[in-house]
Amino acid sequence: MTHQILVFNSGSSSFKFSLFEQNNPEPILNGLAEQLGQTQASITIKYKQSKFKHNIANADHKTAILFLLDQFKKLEINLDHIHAIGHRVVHGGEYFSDSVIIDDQVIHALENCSALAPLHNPANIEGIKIMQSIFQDTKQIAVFDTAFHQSLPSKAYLYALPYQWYKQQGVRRYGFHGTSHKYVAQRAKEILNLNDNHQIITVHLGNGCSASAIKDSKSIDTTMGMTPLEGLVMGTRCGDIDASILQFMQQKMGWSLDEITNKLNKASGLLGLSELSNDMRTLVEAKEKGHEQAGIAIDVFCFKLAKQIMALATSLTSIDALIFTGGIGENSSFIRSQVIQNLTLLGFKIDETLNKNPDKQTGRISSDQSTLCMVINTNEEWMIAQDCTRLTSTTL
Ligand SMILES: Nc1ncnc2c1ncn2[C@@H]1O[C@H](COP(=O)(O)OP(=O)(O)O)[C@@H](O)[C@H]1O
Ligand SMILES: CC(=O)OP(=O)(O)O
Ligand SMILES: [Mg+2]
Repeated sequence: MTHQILVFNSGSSSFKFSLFEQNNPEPILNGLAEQLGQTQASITIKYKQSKFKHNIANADHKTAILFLLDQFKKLEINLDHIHAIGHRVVHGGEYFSDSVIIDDQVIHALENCSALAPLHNPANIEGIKIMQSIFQDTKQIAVFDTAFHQSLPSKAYLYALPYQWYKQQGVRRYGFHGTSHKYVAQRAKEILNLNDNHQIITVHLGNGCSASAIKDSKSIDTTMGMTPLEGLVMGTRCGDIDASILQFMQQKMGWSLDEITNKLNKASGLLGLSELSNDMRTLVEAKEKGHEQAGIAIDVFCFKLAKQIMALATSLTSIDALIFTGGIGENSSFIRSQVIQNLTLLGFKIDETLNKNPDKQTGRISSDQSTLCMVINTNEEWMIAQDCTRLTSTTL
């Protein structure tokens, strides 16, 4: 019997899915359900060069999953071949430094971490519970965004706050997107044939954005913090700000802390600055047409990113490669160019021809004299599938 792995990334109003044959990084099928709970709810499935989009008006997560499984059957995918289900879980706190087979104790620990990632963990847990109710005898595995960053030294993960906040409440930097940072760093090591002492900076720019300093295959510093709000400017999240702004706006506007936190997470970043969109593609197009605030949002995004890359270099003695990944990092030559222009002090110089068309073998976009800069497509789903194989291999 063939062994297949279903990878599931459940968000608050959407989920992404990929179905893999064990040991084959090309998914059999993948796709996305979005705008769940709304009349525009839809599910898009990519299968064998074809793309199907179905309207599933008002469907919630469970209805959408059942609809998806029904489509699997129509495509003659045998659900009995699904041997494991891997879930992306954003926050594993200090409980998990590796992926884990899910049981009641694990769910309990995840629930304890929900307050630390309120936008992500409750949705991840809901996805797990729905899958458990449908696939009762199938092993489910949690793969954590935070796990890869558990190697951070205390000087990088501690905030300069009363120490008991860390000891008693777990207030510290955890870091996120670890599966992506780990994947692209591993790929760079393979592509460049680096020895174990390599030093890399990885930059993941999707809806959420974060960057990491990696030494000897271990994360040693990263920009996201206790929650995925800290660090870089993102689609709707502010990244680093002065903590006093919260009290100031509370007093000025009479907003509650909940309201302010919501605005920092959902109404800030590129969207807040541009007052146009959280989507980088839209902003780049608008800037080209002379939209001033789109231009300002992009400038702030690129300047702060370059500044944070400089800060991450503090942990390293040299840089083998700087890697761009995620939807923006992989696709926007314009943003890459803006960022690298601010990094001449670290020896970076872009090759604009390569930047538009990265080297096929290596993904290089920097000039010959430059510190190496590459584009590597991330594949968090395949990392999750591989962890499923590793954790369930004794039962094959
Ligand atoms: N060609 C492009 N130019 C600029 N931005 C792009 C381009 N293609 C995708 N993006 C941006 O990538 C972001 C989404 O990244 P992605 O990694 O898919 O997100 P997620 O975090 O949801 O996985 C969006 O801001 C989108 O506009
Ligand atoms: C942790 C995080 O920010 O994830 P995403 O980019 O998927 O929102
Ligand atoms: Mg992503």
